Amino acid sequence: MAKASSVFQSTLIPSFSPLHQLRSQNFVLSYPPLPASRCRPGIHCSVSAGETTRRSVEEEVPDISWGCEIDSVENATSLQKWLSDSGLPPQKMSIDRVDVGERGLVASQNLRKGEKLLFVPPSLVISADSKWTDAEAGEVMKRYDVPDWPLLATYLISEASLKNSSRWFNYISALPRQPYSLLYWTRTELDMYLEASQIRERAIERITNVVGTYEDLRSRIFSKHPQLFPKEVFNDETFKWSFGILFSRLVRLPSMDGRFALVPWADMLNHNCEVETYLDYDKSSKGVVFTADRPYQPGEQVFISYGNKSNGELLLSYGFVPREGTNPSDSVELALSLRKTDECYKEKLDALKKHGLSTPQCFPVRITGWPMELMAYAYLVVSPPNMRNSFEEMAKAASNKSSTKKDLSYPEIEEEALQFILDSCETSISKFSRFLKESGSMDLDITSPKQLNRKAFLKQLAVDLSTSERRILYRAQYILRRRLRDIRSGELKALRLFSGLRNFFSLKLFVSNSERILSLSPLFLAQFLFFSDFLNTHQPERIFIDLSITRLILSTQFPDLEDELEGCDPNIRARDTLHVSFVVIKSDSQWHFNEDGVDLVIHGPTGEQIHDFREQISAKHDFVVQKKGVYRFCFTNKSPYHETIDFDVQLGHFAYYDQHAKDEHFTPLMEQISKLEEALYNIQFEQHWLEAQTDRQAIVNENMSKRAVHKALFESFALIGASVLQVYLLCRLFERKLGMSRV
Ligand SMILES: C[S@@+](CC[C@H](N)C(=O)[O-])C[C@H]1O[C@@H](n2cnc3c(N)ncnc32)[C@H](O)[C@@H]1O
Repeated sequence: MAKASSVFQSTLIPSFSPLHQLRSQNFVLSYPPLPASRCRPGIHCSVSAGETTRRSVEEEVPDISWGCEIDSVENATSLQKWLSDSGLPPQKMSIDRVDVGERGLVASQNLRKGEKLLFVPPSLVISADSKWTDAEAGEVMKRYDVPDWPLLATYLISEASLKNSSRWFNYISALPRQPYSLLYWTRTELDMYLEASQIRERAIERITNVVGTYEDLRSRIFSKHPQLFPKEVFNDETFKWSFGILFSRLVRLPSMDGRFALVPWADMLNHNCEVETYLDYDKSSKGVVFTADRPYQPGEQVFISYGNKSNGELLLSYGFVPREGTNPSDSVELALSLRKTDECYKEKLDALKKHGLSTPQCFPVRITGWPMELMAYAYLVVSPPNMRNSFEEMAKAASNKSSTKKDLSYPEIEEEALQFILDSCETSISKFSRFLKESGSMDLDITSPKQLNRKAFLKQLAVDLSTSERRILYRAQYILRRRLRDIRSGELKALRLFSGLRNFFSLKLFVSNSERILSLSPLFLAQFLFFSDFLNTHQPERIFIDLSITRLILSTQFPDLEDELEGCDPNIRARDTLHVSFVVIKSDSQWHFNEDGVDLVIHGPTGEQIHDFREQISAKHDFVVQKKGVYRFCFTNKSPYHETIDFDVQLGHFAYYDQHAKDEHFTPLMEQISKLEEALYNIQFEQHWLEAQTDRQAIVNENMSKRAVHKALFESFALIGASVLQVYLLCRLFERKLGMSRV
């Protein structure tokens, strides 16, 4: 069975317009395809919903007399008996109380992987074609050509109100009296508990649409046939119930021409994010089936998939949130907006509108990243006026309509776009954090134990959802920060030292024995900025600065670290490790090789001494940075010679999340990757240190060989000189002896 072939389609209620506008359309619209779903701040139905809608949304939860408590197994057992009598073949599963989903289907014998199960015949399925017990009401509805969803909702209410005269009495009696979904949350509860999540907007919109649909049916049909559709039975509360049932139980059957249907018995199956099997009509057995994607032992609960939905969508339609970290399809909607102060605001808004987008606009962010559409939107937001020719292209790419979306890249504004996404992410994180912090103390007036249970239950759902959504945002924040670091480090290699970036950085300093002691921070920074320009064009691996001073104090600020510690992310702990190394690689004098070394003292932000090296030629040290602020590296050269020092600083950043230990899928993997990355950077650091040592050795060797050559030359010259002197003296001796013998 194809993955997309059959899913519980119940989240797919449209942002529907009034009924009369929808007559000729298929009523069941899907959300715009991910990733670019709309934030719909407005109300889309044209009914005079003002007062009614508001009232309905704010009303307290109604009591519906149909159905049963969700954990009632008795009614479900009667349902099974009635279904068997009505033609449901013998089942290998039975209904029981279960840990996940309260009631569910449990294997009553061994089930094989690949085995087809259920076989619910079409006669036991409720669809838009089902026969109405109240035939006259059915006729009226068909005459008005009501689309499938409102038709089914009205059908369900009509059959429920007829109690045991309806053929579906046993089925309706086993349906939950109050389906868990956000339709059942009051406006106050939505505002209070889901304040931080975009799901709140979706829930309000959905409730508004349901009430709007009812109002539309009432004004167009029910008010004209009050004897068939009395207000006591057909009202906004009963519609909320029937839509709640549809949202949480309706399935789309692709092999039945994509028909939407309620499938009694099959709709007792609960959802599992790890299962990949869906309901569909099987033409050969002429029944609704699903294929077990794993073996089950007797007594084990059997699951299907309701589709690849995020935790928010599952809460919206089904009223539950999967355990943290267990939903690989989880995502969080991140809202991005144009800047009101943007001088091209209007042009950008027009470009967005042209492609069906707006401001704010929501995009799904997953634990694995964010869609290209989100990036395109961010490009549009940050693009300067001189890029106005690209606004159209960016808006198109953000709407998921661009065929060239893979090539969309604007390196000149990439950093700004990523920073913009990071800012939006952090704003959202802080909202979640605030809610989670306050959720312990928050509570509504509790007037009854029943209400107490409800409040505690809803709050727990909201906390679970907020935790899972914030977790994804944390991940995105982490990835964004890294990407920004990489970009910034690529642009200003020299400034890595100051921004605490981890990549290889090497600085050679000439330290002479001048008496002057300079306060170097501003000067040094100025020099760095000068060199950074140079680096942009030349990108050398090393910089040479002749500062000619005795003491060199490098003042470095770690803005990244500051972010981490000041951020409102209570789960991220700064575990930044500062790696420092230096090697005195060259002495000023060729004839003297200095073994004295230099001193390096490292001071923390409050002036405390972190480490000191005395008279060392080379050293390295790692320490965990505890405080934000300025760290000082103070070099002192006590020798009388000019020294060249290879100095290397890296800030290894590794952030992890408290809740990682609970994650079962992605996060531990990401954590391992981060650790691996950290280890690789450490290796790079070690490599650099070894390289510097090698440099030192090379220079020592070179100096030694130079000295040997000079010595050899000197000796040769001395030898030659001695020989010449010897020859000269011998000549003189012989000349003198010859003169004497002549005499
Ligand atoms: C199609 S019904 C499944 C049968 C349902 N348990 C019942 O007893 O009627 C969908 C509803 O089951 C519950 N449900 C399904 N899967 C669940 C899960 N994994 N965790 C918690 N509740 C679940 C939710 O209340 C959801 O609205």
